[in-house]
Amino acid sequence: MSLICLDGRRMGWLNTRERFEAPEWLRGIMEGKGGGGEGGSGGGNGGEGPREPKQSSVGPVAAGAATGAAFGYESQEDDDRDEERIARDDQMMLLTKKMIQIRSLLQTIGQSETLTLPSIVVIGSQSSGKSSVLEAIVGHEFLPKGSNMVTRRPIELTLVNTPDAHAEYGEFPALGLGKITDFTQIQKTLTDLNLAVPPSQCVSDDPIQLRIYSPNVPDLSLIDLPGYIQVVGRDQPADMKEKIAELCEKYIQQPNIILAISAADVDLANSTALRASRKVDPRGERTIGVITKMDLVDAARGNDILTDRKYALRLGYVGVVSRIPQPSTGLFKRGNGNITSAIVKNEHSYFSSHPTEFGPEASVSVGTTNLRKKLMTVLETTMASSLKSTSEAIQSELAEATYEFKVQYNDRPLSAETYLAESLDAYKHSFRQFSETFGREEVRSLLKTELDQQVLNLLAQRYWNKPLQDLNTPLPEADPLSELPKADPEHPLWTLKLDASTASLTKLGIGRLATTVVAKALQAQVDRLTATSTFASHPFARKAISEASTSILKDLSYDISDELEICIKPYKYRVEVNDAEWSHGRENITGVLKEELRVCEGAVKDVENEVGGRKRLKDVMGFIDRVRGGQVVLEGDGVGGAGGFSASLLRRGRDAVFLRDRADIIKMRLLAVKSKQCANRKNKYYCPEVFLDAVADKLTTTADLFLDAELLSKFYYSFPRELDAKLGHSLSKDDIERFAREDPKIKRHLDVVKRKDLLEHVLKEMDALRALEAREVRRGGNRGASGERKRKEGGKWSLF
Ligand SMILES: Nc1nc2c(ncn2[C@@H]2O[C@H](COP(=O)(O)OP(=O)(O)OP(=O)(O)O)[C@@H](O)[C@H]2O)c(=O)[nH]1
Repeated sequence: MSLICLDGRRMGWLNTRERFEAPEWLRGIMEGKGGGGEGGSGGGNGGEGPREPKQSSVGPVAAGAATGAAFGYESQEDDDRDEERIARDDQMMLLTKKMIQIRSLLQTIGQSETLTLPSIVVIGSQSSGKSSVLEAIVGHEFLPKGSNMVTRRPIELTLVNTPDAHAEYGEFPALGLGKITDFTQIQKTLTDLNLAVPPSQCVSDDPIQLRIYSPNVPDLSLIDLPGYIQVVGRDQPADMKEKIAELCEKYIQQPNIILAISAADVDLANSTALRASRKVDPRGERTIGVITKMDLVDAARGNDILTDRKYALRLGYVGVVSRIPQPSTGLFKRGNGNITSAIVKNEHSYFSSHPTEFGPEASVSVGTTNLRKKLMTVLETTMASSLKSTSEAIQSELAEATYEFKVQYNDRPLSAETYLAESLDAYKHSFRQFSETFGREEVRSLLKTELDQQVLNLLAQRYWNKPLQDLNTPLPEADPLSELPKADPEHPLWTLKLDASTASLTKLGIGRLATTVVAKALQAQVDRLTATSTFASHPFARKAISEASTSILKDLSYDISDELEICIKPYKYRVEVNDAEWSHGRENITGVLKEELRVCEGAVKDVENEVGGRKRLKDVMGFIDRVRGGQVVLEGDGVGGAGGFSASLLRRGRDAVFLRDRADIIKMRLLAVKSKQCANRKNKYYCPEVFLDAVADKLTTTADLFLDAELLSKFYYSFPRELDAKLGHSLSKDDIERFAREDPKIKRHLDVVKRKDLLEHVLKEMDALRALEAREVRRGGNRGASGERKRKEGGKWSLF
């Protein structure tokens, strides 16, 4: 049956739905895609198809064709319905479906006592057959089994009829496990979730939400609760009985419907479920009595129970035989297959063999199929009558959320997607700004500073070397420094010295060194940008950005360092320096030496402060000088202290002497570099500082050109694209949501927006439903037949 109304127009709810464009995430929930997996078609298509659960392939129809209709486990009875009746039934089923969807939506908003639509709550003693009844309704074994009190948490079960789908599957919306088609897996997950409640706590009121999508289930919302126990085991907490009773009592309050399960072989007077329901529903208006194990008592007794007047229930009793038959005949296999038809067939064979007690004349309701139908009808009407109060509760919640949105967030809309997109744009923008300020010049300056240090090291090793390892008098060898100003270019010592120093510089591994220096600078800049961006409070994004830059730089560096090494290869054999280069080198090294001098003098000052003042340092340095000059002879090696100075003071004194000597050398070399002699490149042996600087400059020029073209350009091109890939299209909706919620401020903002949207949406849905319901009631009022049916079914229900 389609949704086309009798007068040919589309039904109101669909109209409303088409007019209101819900956000995508919301549509996901409405379409039954709640917990990360995709929902079945029946969850959201508005029921544009037959709404009754399909019969399983091995149905009871053939077996029960003759007498089945009388017992209600035969589903073909509706074939007799006239068109108008079918249309109206479909409409009511659609209402229930939508109400159940709204119920699920309200669940996502959060547990609130007023903010919910009624559900069917299943209570019963342990072993009364609760699980068997629920599984018969669902058509699958999926509930936890075992003797160790395996139901410890409420299970909020939403059944979604998916008429056009074939697949049957479950989803745990809160766990995001996606669709689970294997019902033994659902059973295992439920068992694990229940057993996670420690035995000492025995029960928890934190519900497990489970949705089951199938063409064979009716649209229902059921809550399974731990079974009442009579006696507390020795290893169980003493207050367990009370705790279970309290939990059940909490759930069986208005407006929920109570499904009180009692076994036929236990006297109804002793039924804990009926006793508990009486407490909260003394007039028996919202309790359905289910009598299980009808096959365990004789038929006459069974009939007596079902017509019981002592515990009269307006919604009546239904007798069932919901035990799953043993798979001896090969008719069906236990496990993952659908068990409905086997159960119904088994029931049929039992009830039909006692026509006097359970036949049409007996006026009793029996069979799982009848139970299902009763549940649907009752839920439908109960939900419909709750629409008004729930919609008022939603209105007041919405008013609160709207106020918070206005006051706290100035009505600024936000979604995880826009937040990510804006953050990414801002980040890429600041990266582009950086790339415009970091080019060849900056690379050059970085490299030159690095090579200046290498030159200073080389000079210290090969020309200025005056080691100060111990306190011994230095050997009377010629001081190379004092010889340097008169270095003879013909003497192999000086040629070798300069050639070796130049070779050390050119064979330093410039390719790798320069690439590493620039890559590190780029990485540091990326890290700085991240630290000052909105991504700073998002560990996931920080990691993704850092990984993006590291991997690009690593990939690029590998080849670039080799290629650069090849570029500078000619300098490894011969370096020619022209006049301009020489004078530029002279100028540059002067600056480098001055800076080095400043650093040396600063370091001496630091030592001075460390040892407790200038005078103290001067004393110890004077002592070291006298020892080195041979004026004072040490006993021993001075390791444990000497001359009244502690070992550590002597150590710091030696550092200061070294720094002072180095500063002296630098001053001396500064004078040399400035001298006329060093103005001419022919005197390169006298002025290795200038020559090595010029070599370093040549290497830098080659490297900066190459790195600018190869490393910078390629990095500037690839990095933003890699960011798009890592933080853009490759992320799923869930990833984006998780990302945005890493920042507590954004999470709060998103929560308010989402809550508000959801409440607005639910309210619209509710209004549409209420309008539809009102129209149905008006129609119903005009139809004597349906009015009659309404009265028969309890009078109180407004929809029939
Ligand atoms: N003969 C018969 N046995 C049934 C029927 N329904 C359930 N049983 C059996 O009764 C036992 C208990 O059934 P369950 O469905 O597990 O009962 P429960 O109330 O869920 O039990 P707990 O999970 O322990 O609370 C099982 O061995 C079922 O096979 C029935 O209609 N007839």
